[in-house]
Amino acid sequence: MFNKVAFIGAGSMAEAIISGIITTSFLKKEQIFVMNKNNKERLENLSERYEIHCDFNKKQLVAGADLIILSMKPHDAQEAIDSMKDYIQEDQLIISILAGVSTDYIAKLIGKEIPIIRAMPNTSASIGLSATAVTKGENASEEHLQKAVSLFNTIGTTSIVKEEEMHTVTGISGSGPAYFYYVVEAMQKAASEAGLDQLVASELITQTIVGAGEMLKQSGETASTLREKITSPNGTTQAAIETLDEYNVEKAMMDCVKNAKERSIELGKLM
Ligand SMILES: NC(=O)C1=CN([C@@H]2O[C@H](COP(=O)(O)OP(=O)(O)OC[C@H]3O[C@@H](n4cnc5c(N)ncnc54)[C@H](OP(=O)(O)O)[C@@H]3O)[C@@H](O)[C@H]2O)C=CC1
Ligand SMILES: O=C(O)[C@@H]1CCC=N1
Repeated sequence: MFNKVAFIGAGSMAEAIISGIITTSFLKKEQIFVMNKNNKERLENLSERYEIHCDFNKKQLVAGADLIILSMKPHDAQEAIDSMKDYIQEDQLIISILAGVSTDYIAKLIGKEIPIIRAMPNTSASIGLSATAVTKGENASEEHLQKAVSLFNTIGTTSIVKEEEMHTVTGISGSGPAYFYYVVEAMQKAASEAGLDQLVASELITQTIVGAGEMLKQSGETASTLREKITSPNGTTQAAIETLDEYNVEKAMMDCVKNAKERSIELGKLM
């Protein structure tokens, strides 16, 4: 499907995707090329660990790549694209994972009628469990979209959405893993305060969150039903949920997603 894939940006998200696509054998190591801005040590480290090609020569990196994955921070995109747009051809496919940034804006930066897929994966890509959403820009075809779906399916699930929904998606699943880690951190603190052994607490909390996720996936029941099944009248869960309600955690979570979405919109405008 792809002969050569060039990552522009070699940070945590690029690594998560690289690790996912290598683990699932979607691409061979020698088909993957990566560059960053100037962190040579990071590139050497990636090259050693994944046996992929790392290259600071932009012309060489982009030449012959049928897929270019933009994986720098949104505020670095303009400079990065400016420095290599002359080497990018219209028959290459661009996938951008940049939060907030529209396909139209990237096409404008490149200055060509080039197919662009916008994607929002998350860091669980590194273990094949990303929840990724994709959308196609003006010059991308259904075939381009399906190619992107195939790629992202190797690192988890892939949903197709409208481009205007990408900001909300970012607030839900792009940033989403962090919300659960935040809850886990708080539970670990509570366990520690109560004197529970840290390792035991970690094991219990991790398995609890994995089990709850699998229940949502496998049981066919809604989150509300699953929660109600745990909540015995006047029991421990009722006491716990009443505390969450007192703190209006539902509103906090809704505002959390809303603010992530707003920030995604801002990131697109800051460019
Ligand atoms: N982290 C996440 O959970 C998710 C992130 N995203 C999106 O993915 C993108 C990358 O995020 P993340 O991996 O966290 O970021 P990182 O900061 O970890 O990595 C950014 C990378 O971009 C490189 N870079 C910066 N400027 C240039 C340039 N001019 N040319 C080439 N490479 C450049 C950096 O190189 P150097 O180190 O040399 O400066 C670095 O390798 C962002 O746009 C983000 O919105 C999307 C979904 C989830
Ligand atoms: O925090 C961020 O901006 C990126 C986008 C989605 C997850 N992390």
